[in-house]
Amino acid sequence: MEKDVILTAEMVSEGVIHHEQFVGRLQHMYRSLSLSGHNLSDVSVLSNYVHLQTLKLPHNKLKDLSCVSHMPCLVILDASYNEISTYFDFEPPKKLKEADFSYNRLTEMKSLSAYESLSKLSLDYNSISEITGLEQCCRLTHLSLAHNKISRISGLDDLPLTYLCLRENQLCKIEGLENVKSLQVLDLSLNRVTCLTGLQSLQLLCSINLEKNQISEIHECKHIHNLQLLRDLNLLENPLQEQPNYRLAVIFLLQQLTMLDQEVVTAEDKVTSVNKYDPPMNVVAARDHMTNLVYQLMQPQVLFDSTLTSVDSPYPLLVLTGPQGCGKRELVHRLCQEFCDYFCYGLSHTTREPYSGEENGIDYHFINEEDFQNMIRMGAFIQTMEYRGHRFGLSRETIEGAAREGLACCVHMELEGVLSLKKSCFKPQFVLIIPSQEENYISHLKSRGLYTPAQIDAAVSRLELYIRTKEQHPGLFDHFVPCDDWEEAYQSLRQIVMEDLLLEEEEGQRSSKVGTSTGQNSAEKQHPQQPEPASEPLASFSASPLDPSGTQLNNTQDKIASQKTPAEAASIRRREQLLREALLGRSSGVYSQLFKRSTPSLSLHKENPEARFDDDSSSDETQRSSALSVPSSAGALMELLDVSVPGQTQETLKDDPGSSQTSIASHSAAVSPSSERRPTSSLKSILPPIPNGRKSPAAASPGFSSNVSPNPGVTEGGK
Ligand SMILES: Nc1ncnc2c1ncn2[C@@H]1O[C@H](COP(=O)(O)OP(=O)(O)OP(=O)(O)O)[C@@H](O)[C@H]1O
Repeated sequence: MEKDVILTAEMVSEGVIHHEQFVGRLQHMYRSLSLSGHNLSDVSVLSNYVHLQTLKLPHNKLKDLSCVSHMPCLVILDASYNEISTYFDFEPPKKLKEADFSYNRLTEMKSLSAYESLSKLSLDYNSISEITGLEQCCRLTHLSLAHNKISRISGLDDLPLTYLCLRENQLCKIEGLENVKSLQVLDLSLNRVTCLTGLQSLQLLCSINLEKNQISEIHECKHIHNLQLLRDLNLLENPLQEQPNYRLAVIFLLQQLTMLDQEVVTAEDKVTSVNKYDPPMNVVAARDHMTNLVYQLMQPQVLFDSTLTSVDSPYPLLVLTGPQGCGKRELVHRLCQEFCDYFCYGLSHTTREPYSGEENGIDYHFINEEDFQNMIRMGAFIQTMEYRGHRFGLSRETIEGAAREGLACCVHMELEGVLSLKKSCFKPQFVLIIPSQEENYISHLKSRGLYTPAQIDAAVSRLELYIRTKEQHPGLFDHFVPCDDWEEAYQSLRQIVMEDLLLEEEEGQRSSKVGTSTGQNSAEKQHPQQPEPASEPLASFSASPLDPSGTQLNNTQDKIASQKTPAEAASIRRREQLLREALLGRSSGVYSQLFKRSTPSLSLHKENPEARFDDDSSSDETQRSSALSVPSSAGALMELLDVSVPGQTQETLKDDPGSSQTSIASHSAAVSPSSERRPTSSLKSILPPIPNGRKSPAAASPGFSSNVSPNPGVTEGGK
C-alpha cells in the first residue's frame, strides 16, 4: 500500500498550472493548481493559496477539504477519486461553479443552498440513496449521480437542469421530472425502468438513454411520441428488442429520431416504417394493384368479356365513393334499378359478417378470410381493401358478369379502392359522395343502429380525409355530389348519369337525345371529361356509355381519313356534315330519310352483322332521337363508307365461346334506353333488388334531412 503524502509548498509549485506575478513585489498569485495521483492525504497547506480559481485533486487519498474554505475565488473543484465522506464540508466559495465529487464515499446529500453559482455537480460512484438539498441551486444545469443507490427521482422540481444522469441506480419508474422542463439529455441506463410515462412534458428532451432497462412493450414509445426535439434514443438491451420488427416499429412511432440504439436512422428507415405501419393510400393502392395484377398474370390468359374492341375504349365502370354509411350503397342500388338497361350492381366480396337483413349475393358475397385469400391468390380480384379489420374486394368475375349482360358495372367503395382502380386498365367514372354537415352525418350513422361509437368516430374521421383528398387532388373524382339530402343527392347523381349517357328527360319519360344535355345539375362537375356541348353534335354522336369519350370511333375515323385520298376525305366530310344535319332534323335529304327509318337493329353486333336498317320501326320511336340511334348512325356511316369497325371480326380467346361476342354487342347494346332495343334484350338485368334488411322508412332514405324515401315501408336491419 502506498504511503500517504502530505502536500508541501514545493509540491504545490510543481502542480501550478497557471499563476500571475505581481510586478515589483516578487509575489505570486496562483490561479490554477492540479495535483492528480499523488496519494495526498493532507492538503491543508492550500489554505494559503487564497487566489486559486481551479483546484484539481483527483486520484488522491483525501478525506478532508476544509482548506477550500479559504479560497473565495474558487470556480472549479475536482475532488474525484478520493476518500471523502463529508459532503461539501467547507465554507462555500461564492463563485464555485463546478464541483466533482465522483468516486468518493458520500452517502447522503445535504443542502447546497449557499452554493448559488453551482452549475455542474458530479456525484457519480458514491452511495447516495436520495437526491436532496438542491432546491436553491437555481443555476444547476448539469447533475450526474451515476452509480449510486437512488431508487426514486425526487428533489429536482423546477431546477434548470439540461443534463441529468442517473445511470446505474435502482430506479423502477420515471417520476419527479415533470417540472424539470429544461431537460435536454437524460441518462437512465442500467436501471429497472419498465415504462416510459413521466417524460411526456419534457418538450426539450433531445436525448434519452435507457439502455439495459426492463422496457418490454414497443407501444411504450407512445409516451415520448410527442417529444418533437427527441433525436437520440437508446433502448439497447431492453426486452422489447426481441419483438419482431422492433426497430421499424420504434422508428415509425418516433419519426423525429436520427439515432436509435446508437445507429443512424436514415430517411429510408423512416419511409420503410411508414409504409409498413401506416402506408399512405397511394402505397396501399399500388401494392394492392401489383398483387392483384401479378396473381392475375399467373393465371391462364384469356380475353375478357370486359375487354372492348379497342384499347382506347375501356369497359365502363361507375364508382361511387365516400365514407362508410354516407348512403352511396343505396344510391348505387337505386341507380341500377332506374338505369337497369345500362348498369348492373357490382357486388363486392367481403369477409365481414352480414348485418341483420343483409343477404349473400345481394349486398355482398360474404366469404371467410381463407376463401378471400384464395381468391387473391387465384388472381380473382381487380381490387381489394382492408377496412376496419375486414377485407373487401371487387372481383374480375363481377365485372365480367356485367359485361356479359352488356351492362356497365356500378360499384361503391372507399377511397383506397378508388386509388387502386385508378391504376387498373379500367378507367372508371368516379363520383364522390360526401355529407357536408358532420352533425347530420353522425346522427345518420347513429340512427342506423349498426355501429359502435368507436366505429362512428372512425367513419367520421375519414370524412376529413375525403374532403382533403378532394381539395388536394382536383380531377381525381369526376363528379362530386353532396349527400346531405338523399333524394337531392340521387337526383344530382341521376343527372350526371343522364348527361354521361346522353339521355334527356322528355315528358316524364326517359328518352335519348343526341348531343344535348340541358337538365339542371346541382352536382359539381369536376373532371375535364365533360360531354361535349350541343354545338358539337358529332363528338356526342360518337359517344356511347361504353365509349363515353367516343375515342374508339374517332380513332376509327382518323384511320379512315388517313387511308383516303384528299378527294375521298373531302367527300367523307361532306357526308358527315349531311349526317349531322339529318340527325338534328335540319336536312330533308336522303340521310334524314335514312334516319327516320333507322331502328334499334341498326346497331353493330356480331349476332347479326348484316343488319343495317329496319323498316318496321314505329314512327314514334324514329322521331325520338335516341341514344341507340347514335352508335347505330355511326355504324351506318361506317357502312356507307364501306369500312368495318376495328376488331369487329376479331377472333377472341375467351373460355366461353358464346361470350366472345359481347364486347361489340355490349358496345352497341348498352346505349339503348330500353331493354327491348338492346341486342342483348333477351337477357334480364342482373341488378339485385335493394336489400330489404337495410331499408326502413328512416333508413330507406339515407339522406340526413330528406323525408322522401325511395323505397318506403321496408325495415332497416339491426346488427
Ligand atoms: N371492394 C371494395 N373496395 C373498397 N371498399 C369497399 C369495397 N366494397 C365495399 N367497400 C366499402 O367499405 C366500407 C365498409 O363497407 P360496409 O358494407 O361494412 O359498410 P356499411 O356500414 O354497410 O356502409 P355503406 O352503406 O357505406 O356500405 C363502405 O364504405 C363500402 O363502400
